[in-house]
Amino acid sequence: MRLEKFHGIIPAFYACYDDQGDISEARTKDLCDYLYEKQVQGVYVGGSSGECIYQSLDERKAVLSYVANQLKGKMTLIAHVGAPSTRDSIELAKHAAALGYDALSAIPPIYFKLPDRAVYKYWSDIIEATPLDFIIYNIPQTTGYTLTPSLFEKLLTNKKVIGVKNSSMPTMDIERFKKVGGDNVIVFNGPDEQYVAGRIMGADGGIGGTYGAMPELFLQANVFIQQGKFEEAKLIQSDINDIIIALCSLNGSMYAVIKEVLKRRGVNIGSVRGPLEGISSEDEGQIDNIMKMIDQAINRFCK
Ligand SMILES: CC(=O)N[C@@H]([C@@H](O)[C@H](O)[C@H](O)CO)[C@@H](O)CC(=O)C(=O)O
Repeated sequence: MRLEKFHGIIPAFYACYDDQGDISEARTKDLCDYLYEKQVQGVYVGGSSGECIYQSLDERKAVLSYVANQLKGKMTLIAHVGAPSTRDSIELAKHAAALGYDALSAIPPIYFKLPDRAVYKYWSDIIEATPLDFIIYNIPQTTGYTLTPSLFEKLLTNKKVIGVKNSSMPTMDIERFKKVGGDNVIVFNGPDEQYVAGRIMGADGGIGGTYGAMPELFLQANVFIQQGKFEEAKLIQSDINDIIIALCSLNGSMYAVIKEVLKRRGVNIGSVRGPLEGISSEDEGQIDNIMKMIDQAINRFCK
């Protein structure tokens, strides 16, 4: 029951900038309202999709505050607090706890390659800093660090550790983490391209960077899985994958393209921060096609 609020579709929240590239409170609220209206289960704030790696500590704290002010009590709120130093991560964790977030999460330490014991200590120090539940974030393709089932098992001896957001590509990793954790632990599917496969291999829910561009499709995929309609789930995943491939195939970074899609869906949250690349003039026409793909898939599966 305690973990029920983490099941379902949890979009990774995007960085919302004004036209000068500064964090925008008004646009952050607009994105909150859009996701609330779509009836997603919760939001994962300040992770990869939140461009946390390109923001100052004060900016990250502001984003956590703006989202909590708008959505606290309306959906599940998870704060990603991973930062280059333990000290900054703890500061973010305490800030999120004071705002009433439901859980914390953090990537492993980045830049220096540290041994397992240092990674374990980093996560443990954050966990000890607040009373909040904690979700490990495993994303080897960006951090260079791979969580092993044995370290996960060790972390789970701390009752505040409630699960793992697994963004590694093998769905077998989901099966392994679920096997170690069992029913009292929540495993999130990370790669949106295999949301359906991840759920079938044992993921309880999903946190994803493309959910915000097409929440209707992921919500419907979740319904198909709950209903045991695996053929339909496979078909909707295939349409989702066509869209993700298109989102990643333009000059602009995937997040810049998603933000343009959102603008056309009525939510302007600005562009991305360098070194991520914004969209080019050539991208504009392609984005019309992506909009068509999203609309067609919604019409096909969600009506
Ligand atoms: C490597 C990576 O960025 N993975 C994404 C995916 O959602 C990814 O954007 C999607 O599968 C498209 O490739 C998420 O797992 C990350 C995420 O949820 C976040 O922290 O924003």
